[in-house]
Amino acid sequence: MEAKVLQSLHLSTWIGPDSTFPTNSNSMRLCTRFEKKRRVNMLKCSFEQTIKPAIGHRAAGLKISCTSQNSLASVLESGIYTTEEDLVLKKKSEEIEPCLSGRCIYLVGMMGSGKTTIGQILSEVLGYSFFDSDKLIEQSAGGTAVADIFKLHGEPFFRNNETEVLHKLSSMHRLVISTGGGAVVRPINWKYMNKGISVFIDVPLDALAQRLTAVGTESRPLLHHGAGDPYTQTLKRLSKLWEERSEAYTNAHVRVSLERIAAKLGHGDVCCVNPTQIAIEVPLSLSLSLSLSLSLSHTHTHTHTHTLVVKDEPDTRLGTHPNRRLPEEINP
Ligand SMILES: Nc1ncnc2c1ncn2[C@@H]1O[C@H](COP(=O)(O)OP(=O)(O)OP(=O)(O)O)[C@@H](O)[C@H]1O
Ligand SMILES: O=C(O)C1=C[C@@H](O)[C@@H](O)[C@H](O)C1
Repeated sequence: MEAKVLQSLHLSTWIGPDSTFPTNSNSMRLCTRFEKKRRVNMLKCSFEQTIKPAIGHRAAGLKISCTSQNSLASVLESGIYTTEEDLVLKKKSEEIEPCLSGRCIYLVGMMGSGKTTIGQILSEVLGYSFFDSDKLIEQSAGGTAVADIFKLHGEPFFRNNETEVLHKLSSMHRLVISTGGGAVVRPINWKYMNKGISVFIDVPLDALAQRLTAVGTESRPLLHHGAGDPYTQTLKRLSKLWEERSEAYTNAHVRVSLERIAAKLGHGDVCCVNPTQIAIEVPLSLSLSLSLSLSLSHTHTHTHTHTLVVKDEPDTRLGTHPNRRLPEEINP
């Protein structure tokens, strides 16, 4: 039941019972407590919600039904399983969606940065389809897992397949694509990804190492290791990869930094930032890029459309800028 409720609330598995949903000044505070009463063998659910008015959005209601073997089902509150953050995400996504003109969104970032998790959330609110390029490579290899592809055929074979998958996706529209962590290193891949809009999910290495150690590194061949403390080994390997790739990630059109989101929300630790809060930052960053673009070009001309244009080739001149200004307008 707990898992079902958490799933309905989009809180997912990293928020356990007796935990408080990470909050910020704009969001609803939600505490869940599941207490097993042995004598009557029932689950007691208690939900506390504190609406902070700063954002000016209405609170979403909650409907929590608790059932157990010997007890009556009880409805504590009624409404829809939606948090205020979901509503903000929906609103921001709806605002930016027309400006995307159907262009795909490519999420890039290190292994474990949450591309798949955030991509699924984003695709849903944008009304886009979601693809994970690693999964597509596995399918094209007859269902062979990434780790086995590396083992059987080597990394170059995997990279060629990755490029082929990105090539195919580049002619499609209305997709959110979670790319492999290493997709950024081949310039040809940028040629394909730049048909759409790329978003770099920037997560500190120690947070990545924590996440990946928690889930295990077996499915990630570049991290898989033998002896030694798993966290230390993972961090070491991630650091090496980061050294090789960090510059390539800055080719992305926009960067979504977990450290920046955590600071904005008043969290000392990036681990408190949940995937919805990160997903919200994607349309926000895109609209910021767009409005920057508009205000800059307003100084040159007065005829504007709101169509985002992205360049076909990676533009390394802006490579180190955290919020690279690529979305541009077309003058009719
Ligand atoms: N904001 C978050 N806070 C805590 N854990 C998270 C967060 N986002 C994702 N995770 C967890 O981190 C792990 C990796 O997430 P995910 O698979 O989405 O990353 P990825 O970037 O697609 O990884 P890869 O490139 O290796 O496939 C998962 O176990 C996921 O549940
Ligand atoms: O960072 C990388 O190079 C990789 C990341 C994964 O998504 C897979 O694409 C593969 O394990 C390689």
